[in-house]
Amino acid sequence: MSRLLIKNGRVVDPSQKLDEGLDVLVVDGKIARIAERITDKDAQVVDATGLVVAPGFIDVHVHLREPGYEYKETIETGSQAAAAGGFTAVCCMPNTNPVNDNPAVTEYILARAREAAAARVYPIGAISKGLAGEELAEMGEMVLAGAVAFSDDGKPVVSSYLMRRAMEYSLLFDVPIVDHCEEPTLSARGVMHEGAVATRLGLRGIPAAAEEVMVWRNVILAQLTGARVHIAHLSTAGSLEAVRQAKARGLRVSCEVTPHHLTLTDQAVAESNYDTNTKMNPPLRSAEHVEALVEGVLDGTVDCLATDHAPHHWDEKSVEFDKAPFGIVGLETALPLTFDLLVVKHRMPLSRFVACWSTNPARLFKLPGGTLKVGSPADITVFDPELRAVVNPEKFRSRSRNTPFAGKRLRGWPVMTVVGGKVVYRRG
Ligand SMILES: NC(=O)N[C@@H](CC(=O)O)C(=O)O
Ligand SMILES: [Zn+2]
Ligand SMILES: [Zn+2]
Repeated sequence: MSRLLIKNGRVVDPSQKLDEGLDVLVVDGKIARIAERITDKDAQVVDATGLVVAPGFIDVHVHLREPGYEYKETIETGSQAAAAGGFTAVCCMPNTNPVNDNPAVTEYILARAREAAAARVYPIGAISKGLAGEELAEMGEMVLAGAVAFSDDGKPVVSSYLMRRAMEYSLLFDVPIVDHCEEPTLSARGVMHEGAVATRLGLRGIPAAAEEVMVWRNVILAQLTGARVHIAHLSTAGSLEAVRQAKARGLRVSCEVTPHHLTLTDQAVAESNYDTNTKMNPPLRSAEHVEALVEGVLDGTVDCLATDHAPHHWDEKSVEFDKAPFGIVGLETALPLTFDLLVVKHRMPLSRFVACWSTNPARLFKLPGGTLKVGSPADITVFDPELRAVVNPEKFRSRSRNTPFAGKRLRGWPVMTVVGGKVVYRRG
C-alpha cells in the first residue's frame, strides 16, 4: 500500500467544479480522498502551501522521434521532459521511422513508454500508410493496439477523398482525426509567415490561406461525415473563424493552439536575426493573428493547448534559415509560457487554464485522466503560480534544446508531477 498526502494546496479541478484549499490523499495509485485537513500517519506528506494542485496536464501533440530519430529524442527522454514540464500524459505523433502506421509500431511505442515510467504515452496512428497520403493505414488494428487518434502530422492529408474515407472509418471507433492543415500548393516552399516581415527579410512566405483552405475543407468534411475532427496547431484568425462556425453548426470540430503561436510573432524571426529556433510549421504569425488566437483561448473557441514539441538536433538547426527543419521543443516551457500570458497577463480564471491543459484534452481524446475524482488514476500536476525562473535549455530533460525561449524569465512553473500515484518529477 503506497500512500501520498498532498496537503494545503489550492485544488483546481474543473471536472468537479473545485477551486479551494484542500488535501488530496492518494492510495495505491488512485485518488482516495479529497477533503479539508486529512491526516494519515502512514502517508508520505507533501506540503503544497501556496501551490496549485490540478488533474494531470495532458499534451495531445508531441513528437517523441522514436523509433528512428533517437538522436533527437527518445520515448524515455521525451516522457521525462514531459514529466519535468508538468505533464502526466502526452499523445505522440506517428512521423517516426518506421512510421506508426501499423500495430507493431504502436505496441513498440507503448512498451518503451512503460519502461520509461515517466509521463504516460498515448500513440497517435498514421492516417495513411507511410504518411504517403495514398492508402489508409491499418486504423482498426492500431486502435486495438492502443492508438487514441489518427493523424498524418508533419504532412497534410492533401487528398480530400482520402480524408473523407479516414473520417468515415474513424466513426467505427469514435476517435478523432487530427489534421495538420496545409495546402501545399499555397505554402509552396515557404519558410515563414507571408507578410511584411518576410518581404523585408527576403524570405519566402507561407500565407495564412494555406492553412485556412484546409481548415474549411475539414469543416465541410466533418459536416459530410459527422466525424470528430481536431485541428492541430491552429495558427490564424481565419482558421479560428472556421472552427467557430463549425461549432455553431453543432459539428464535432475542435482545435488546439501552441504556446509559441500565442506568445511570439513573425517579428521574432527578424529580432533574433534569423534564429532557426523561430522556424516552425505553421510559422509564427503576425500580431493580428496572435491577438485573435489569444482571444480564441479566452472565449473558449480554442479547446486546448498543446506544445507540438518537435525536437531537432543542434547540427540540423545550425544551418541557413531556408535549410533548417521546422519545429521547436515545447514540453519544458509550455506551462510557464501559457500561465504567464493567460492567467497573469490576461486574468484567465485558473479553472479555465486547467481545463485547457487537462479536462478538455482528456475529454476530446477520451483519455483516462483529466480529473481528480475519487477512484480515478492519481495523475496530478502541482505548480507554483508565484515562482519566477529563467528558461535554461542546459537543464532540459529533452535530448534537444531547440527553443526560442532561452533566457526568458517566466512565472508559474511545475514543481511536482505525479503519475499513477508515483512522483515522477520534483523541482529542485
Ligand atoms: N511543427 C513542426 O514544425 N515540425 C513537426 C511537424 C509538424 O508538427 O507538422 C516535426 O515533426 O518536426
Ligand atoms: Zn503539423
Ligand atoms: Zn506536430
